[in-house]
Order: sequence, then structure tokens, then C-alpha cells
Amino acid sequence: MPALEAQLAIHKVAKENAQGLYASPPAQGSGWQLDQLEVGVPGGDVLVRLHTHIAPGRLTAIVGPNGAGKSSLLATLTGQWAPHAGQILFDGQPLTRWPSADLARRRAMMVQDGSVAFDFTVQEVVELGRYAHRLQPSRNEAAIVHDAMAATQMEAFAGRSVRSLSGGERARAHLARALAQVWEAPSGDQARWLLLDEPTAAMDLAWQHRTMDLLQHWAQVRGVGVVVVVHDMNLALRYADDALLVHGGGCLHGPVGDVLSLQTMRDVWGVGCFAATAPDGTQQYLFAGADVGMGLGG
Ligand SMILES: Nc1ncnc2c1ncn2[C@@H]1O[C@H](COP(=O)(O)OP(=O)(O)OP(=O)(O)O)[C@@H](O)[C@H]1O
Repeated sequence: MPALEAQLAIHKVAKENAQGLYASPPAQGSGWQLDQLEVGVPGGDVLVRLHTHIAPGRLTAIVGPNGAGKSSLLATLTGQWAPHAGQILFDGQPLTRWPSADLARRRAMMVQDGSVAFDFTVQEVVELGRYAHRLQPSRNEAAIVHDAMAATQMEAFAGRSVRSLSGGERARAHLARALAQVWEAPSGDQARWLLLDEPTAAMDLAWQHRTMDLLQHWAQVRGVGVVVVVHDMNLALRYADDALLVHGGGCLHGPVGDVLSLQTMRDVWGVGCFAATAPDGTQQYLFAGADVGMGLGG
């Protein structure tokens, strides 16, 4: 079995191998250094062990089965949950030493549950993204809010109660809020980050692709680090640079095509899968259903 395939026998190695394909994380620097990190629900068991580095300017897809710990990892990256063990360094400094106001200007989060406590309009929700900048506002505050709504085509909904929106529209409003929060670099050339938990889950096919395309653009052109939880392997294969697969208590982190191999589909999800190449050369998968091996039904 080739070395890569051996590493991707996930269920056999995950518990021992918390490193993945990026087995030697670079020395402290920009981005997220996950140093012998153990993630879990506060007071609960450890769900995932990780030792890796997430670099800015790349789109990293977090993938894995339901309940594997993807949202728990994001909650730990944002500092909402403390790690069970190990530490997180953000731009070389322990996350716990970062003042929350500084962090809020550098990274925006979009959670899975997009419900809001008050009856805010879409514009008010997007303006909330600018709250972190209230002490040092940009000269472009109004334009940023407008442009963030335009980026997700929500200008026409600006005055609508966010509670009245469909699931996909609400997701676009919250994405606009996150974009507004990190629209401009706060100072110098510091990288900004988007940490997004299944932003495309409620979106139709077109918006799934528009959203991932937008995020890829932000990573490639603006140098923003994008960490996004997705369940759609074809979205990950098409738009992500890297995949961080969370499974069986460990993780595999590496170039998306290496991590999300045909073997991974079978080993982790038990789903038969065929590769097809799109006209633009992107590898995509056709799924043959659960536990059917390589047969296409019948
Ligand atoms: N607040 C909580 N209290 C108790 N258990 C929790 C809590 N939040 C999550 N869990 C449990 O921790 C495990 C990991 O949950 P998490 O939401 O991180 O998974 P996930 O990989 O994001 O799953 P999904 O793909 O379904 O969104 C699950 O078994 C879940 O039931």
C-alpha cells in the first residue's frame, strides 16, 4: 500500500496519529498553530486530537462525519471553549493572551444556528459585524455595510426582519455580517480570518457555488484565511486548498485532493465513489450509495 494510502487508513490510525499529512507544523508564525490540541465539549470526553498549522490566504475545508467534532473545533478556535489539553497559538501568541477586541477585528465567525435574539433587520445584522470597529471606525463604514450586503446580494432585503427570511437568505445575511467584520485589515498587513460553520447548508445549488467561489476569492485575492465546515465533498474538492478531516478522534490535514481521496470516502463514510473530471479539470465525485462498494446499485 503506498505511503499516502497507509496514512489514509483513517480508522486504523486516527487515534494515534493526530498530525495528518502536514506532519511537521511550521514554527510559530502567522495563522493558527494547533499544538498537541485536544478538543471536546467542556466537561465531556476528548473528541479530536490535532497537531497542525492552518495558514492564512488559503481555504481550508473542515470535513468529517456528523458528531466528529467539527463545530467543537471551531468553538475552540474562537476561544468559546477551552481546549482539554494543548494550546492554540494565533499569529504566534497563545489565543488566551489575545484581547477579545483585537481578535474580533481579525476574525469573524458564522455559527450553524443563525437565529437572532432580537427582531433585527438585515442591515442591522450586517452592522453588528462592524461593532468590533466602533472605537476606530473606518472612513468607509456605510460603504462596507452596503458592499457586504451586495456581496451576498442582500441589498434588496436590507429593511426586512432577519426572522422573516428563508433559511438560505438568513445564511447570506449572516455571511454578509461576517464579511463586514473583516472587510478591511485593521492595521498593517495582518491576515484576517473567516471561520464558518456550514454556511452553505441551507443554500440552493447556485448559492452554494457562489458562496464558495466568493470565499475562494477572499482567500486568494485578499489573503484572508478561510476555515469552512462543509459536508459536500465536491464543493470542498472544487474550492478548497486544504482539507482538515476530523474522524475517529484524530485528524488528517493536507492538500484537499490528498485528504479527500476515493479511499477516504470509503473508509470514513462507507460510501462507494467514482471520480469524474469536470471540463475545467477539477476532480469531482459521483457517489454510489452507502455500503455498496464499487457497484452502481442494481
Ligand atoms: N453543548 C453540548 N453538550 C453536550 N454534547 C455536545 C454539545 N455540543 C456538541 N456535543 C456533542 O459533541 C459531539 C460533537 O459535536 P459537534 O457539533 O462538534 O459535531 P460536528 O462534527 O460539528 O457534527 P455535525 O456534522 O452533525 O454538525 C456530538 O456527539 C455532540 O452531540
